[in-house]
Amino acid sequence: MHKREYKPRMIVVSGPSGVGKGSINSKLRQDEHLNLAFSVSMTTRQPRDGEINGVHYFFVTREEFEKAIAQHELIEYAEFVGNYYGTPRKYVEQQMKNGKNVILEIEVDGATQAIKNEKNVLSIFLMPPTLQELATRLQGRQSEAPEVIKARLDKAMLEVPLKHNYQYVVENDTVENAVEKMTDILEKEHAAITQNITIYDQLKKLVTQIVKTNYMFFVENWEFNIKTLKDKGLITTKEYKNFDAEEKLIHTLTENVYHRNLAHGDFKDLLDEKYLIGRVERLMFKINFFSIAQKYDD
Ligand SMILES: Nc1nc2c(ncn2[C@@H]2O[C@H](COP(=O)(O)OP(=O)(O)O)[C@@H](O)[C@H]2O)c(=O)[nH]1
Ligand SMILES: Nc1ncnc2c1ncn2[C@@H]1O[C@H](COP(=O)(O)OP(=O)(O)O)[C@@H](O)[C@H]1O
Repeated sequence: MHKREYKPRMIVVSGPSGVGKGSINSKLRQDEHLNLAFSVSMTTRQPRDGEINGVHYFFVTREEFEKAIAQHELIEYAEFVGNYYGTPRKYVEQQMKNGKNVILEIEVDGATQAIKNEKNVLSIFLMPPTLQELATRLQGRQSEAPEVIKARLDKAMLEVPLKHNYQYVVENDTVENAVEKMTDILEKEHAAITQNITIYDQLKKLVTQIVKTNYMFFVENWEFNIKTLKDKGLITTKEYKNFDAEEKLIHTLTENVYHRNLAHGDFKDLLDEKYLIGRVERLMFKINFFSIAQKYDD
């Protein structure tokens, strides 16, 4: 497995107010494997309930914001529905120097500046499944006055057509799906993802692929046999209460391959797909798939 070189990326994430940027970012934050830092923006908007100064935003006055502009302290900034928003440069550069990927959750005007002026930018635009859903979410959040919601939805009509300025467009149908798609993008783009996923996790991923590609017939057959034996009361042990043949097979194969190689210490070919398929092929003969006849004979 050749080692891909990873470099820290400035990741610009935009999307209309209410699409789910904050929800997705808090999920992304939990995956330390993605090696993410989150830029804390400066804004003149008032804090919402639960928003903490220095955590969600640096909440400043217009004068303070204009001073930051004059002193070139911001990577980008823009006016959004009556308030200033901007990205302080220092923190972002510090984090990237520390090898982190930094997420900038910013609106499209600022994003355009960042994409144009900064190097190594990865840009993602989040889309709602429908405009109706966007309105529902924005209203559902109950964070803005009705007239602000209207202004933000108007702004969304201007922003959505600009999604093509971004390298990737991700639909936020569910937060889980969106996070999965964004994680794939970060991996594909060689973002500085820490290799702290263990050999075991990487092995399990490969074994899962092999099982799903080559052995689902056996999984279904095994599942069917277990169910038949349970229905006939031939196996009652609690071990088969919620038996999942696919999971069991993946776990058994991963464990076997891992511990056998651990014994021999030859990890190098453990993640070599050809080698692994051969190992799994031989192991499959040893796994007891419970033929029904065999259980009747017991
Ligand atoms: N240009 C720019 N936009 C920002 C920055 N921080 C937040 N924004 C954007 O400003 C818009 C309004 O943000 P906010 O008031 O938190 O509303 P929300 O989008 O509904 O969460 C959103 O599109 C944010 O992505 C920033 O530092 N620069
Ligand atoms: N995939 C989703 N499905 C349904 N509701 C969502 C989804 N993602 C976010 N929401 C909800 O929509 C509202 C806006 O989400 P939020 O993360 O604040 O958006 P943004 O940060 O883009 O303004 C919140 O109430 C959030 O719980």
